[in-house]
Amino acid sequence: MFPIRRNRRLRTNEAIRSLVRETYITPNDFLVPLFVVEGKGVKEEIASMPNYYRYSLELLKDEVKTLWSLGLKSVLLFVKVEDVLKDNKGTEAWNPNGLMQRAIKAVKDVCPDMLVMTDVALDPYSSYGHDGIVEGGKIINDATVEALAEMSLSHAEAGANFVAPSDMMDGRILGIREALDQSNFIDTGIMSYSAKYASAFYGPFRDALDSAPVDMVDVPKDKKTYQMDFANRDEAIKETEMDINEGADIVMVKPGLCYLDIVRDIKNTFDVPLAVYQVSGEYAMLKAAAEKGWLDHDAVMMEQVTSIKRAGADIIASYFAKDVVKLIS
Ligand SMILES: NCc1[nH]cc(CCC(=O)O)c1CC(=O)O
Ligand SMILES: [Mg+2]
Repeated sequence: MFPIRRNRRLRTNEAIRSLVRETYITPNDFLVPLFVVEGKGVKEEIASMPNYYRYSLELLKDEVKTLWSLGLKSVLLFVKVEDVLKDNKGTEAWNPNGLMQRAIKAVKDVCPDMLVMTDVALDPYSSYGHDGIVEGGKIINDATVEALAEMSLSHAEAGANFVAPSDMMDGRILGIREALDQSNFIDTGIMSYSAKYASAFYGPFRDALDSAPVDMVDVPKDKKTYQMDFANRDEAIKETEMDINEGADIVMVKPGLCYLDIVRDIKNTFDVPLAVYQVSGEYAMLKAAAEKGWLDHDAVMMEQVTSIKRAGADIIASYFAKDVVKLIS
């Protein structure tokens, strides 16, 4: 007996495959992370992130123009802060003339329609490399939330469209929403890193910003008291639900590839746009394997970003955004 149903008919050639394909990648899917550094004419490659750079403000403007011309319309800004400006409370984070505040204006200056999202967390500003204030060997939640609200307000004042708290303190979405609303920034959105895991895939990012926790007595060695345990799945639902109730406009799962079960859970449970962050270690892994000739860079890259979207991502924050868009255009 031969089979009546032959699924292979739908895979006969590229025309029929593209006709029945369920998931397409377009430039609209992407949020582009950008690293900003002080200085003039600086474009420095990040050692553990080949072909990814830190830009000083003038060159950041050029990069933003390039992104816009490729159809990439949203950026997520991170700044590398000079050591002398770091302290335990991260006070530089709400300096109205700080690097982030100038970077927001620089992007808007050259490309007013570019959607600007900003990272909100203390780690790039913290002398201890933590996302919160350190006291007696602990990360202090509520005082940190106040600092994050101040920081968010400062980003909104500089012209950010969305703030993106990546710190995982409890209650910070509510604290930030109230601070924004009280100052009449009712249209400034919040993209919450709602299910962010304590992951070893963030290493290259911490190189990029020189933001890793420092090795000192009375300073926690890792971020496990605020970022989630990677063994947990149900907890992601709880975290996400709370952030939505506190006012998050967009929620996020981070990292990407190892967490696609979480992505699908969240997608099936909530009706809020879902972002997924394909993080620095995921980028570095593929770059390294491709450099060795062990993996086909472009093929694996497309498989990865398509998998993230197939799993349920509405938005993909990815260092591959530009490479992908060049490849598919
Ligand atoms: N608040 C810090 C922050 N915001 C985004 C990332 C990681 C992004 C990446 O690895 O690409 C991190 C690192 C961390 O939590 O230590
Ligand atoms: Mg939370």
